[in-house]
Amino acid sequence: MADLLVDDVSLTYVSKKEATSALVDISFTVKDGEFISILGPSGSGKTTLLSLVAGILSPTSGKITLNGVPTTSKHANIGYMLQQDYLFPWLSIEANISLGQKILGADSKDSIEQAKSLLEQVGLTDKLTHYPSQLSGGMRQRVALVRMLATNPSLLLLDEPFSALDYQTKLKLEDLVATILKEKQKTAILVTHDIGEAIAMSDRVLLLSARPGRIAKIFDVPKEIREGLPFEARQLPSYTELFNEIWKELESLEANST
Ligand SMILES: Nc1ncnc2c1ncn2[C@@H]1O[C@H](COP(=O)(O)OP(=O)(O)OP(=O)(O)O)[C@@H](O)[C@H]1O
Repeated sequence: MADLLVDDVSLTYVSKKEATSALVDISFTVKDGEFISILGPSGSGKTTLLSLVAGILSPTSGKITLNGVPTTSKHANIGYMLQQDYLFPWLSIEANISLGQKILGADSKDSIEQAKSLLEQVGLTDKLTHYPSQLSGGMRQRVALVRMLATNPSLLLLDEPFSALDYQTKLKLEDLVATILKEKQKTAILVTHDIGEAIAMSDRVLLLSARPGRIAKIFDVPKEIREGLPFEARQLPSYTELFNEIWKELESLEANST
């Protein structure tokens, strides 16, 4: 179960020299099983927002709760996947995954079985004894996905997890992630610069304005896109329509900020 509430949140970074207002008056909810994406011009506060939801940062004002518990609490069960995989190079793939489980106390017999079945699903069972340097970028991100899911988090935060991959690998991994998350009915937030990826993977797309980031608009993704896999979604007329709508909106946000 995962119901996320972001209520009137603002964040100002304060250093000895200056104060930088990064986000202002952000409010939205993510319902259990929903997938939302966050788009916005560079510097609009996308990563800051994800760090706030992860509980790594505390809001300057406002509150963020997951199932009624502040996300800064150690009881909030949140998984993070980043552009870089941050696998430990000196540990085998199997050890990388089980270490994450051990740290979070998710190393019961059931959880270990679940991790094995996930590795099978992402086609990596023959790589268990390999080291990260022996794997391609796409394979490493698949390991990072398994490592995140193996701790059974209720909310998944994805910060540009596909952006360092070549285009074909990225499209394949988008389909794989979408399939697994749908099957497991996971709740997720994706930060991306890719409008197409945001549309193809999400139920809703949240657009931030230029810094300080405010919610400029929230787009509902049409049903026919949500029902299929991301690759197929990119062929639909409603995908192209929404892509153009978001593109224009982003252009006007960027133009207003310069
Ligand atoms: N630790 C920090 N201290 C001061 N300012 C910061 C800090 N981290 C981020 N900022 C500023 O806050 C604003 C939002 O940054 P953030 O990285 O969240 O934006 P973003 O939308 O993720 O950017 P990008 O699309 O370029 O990755 C930017 O102006 C950035 O320079």
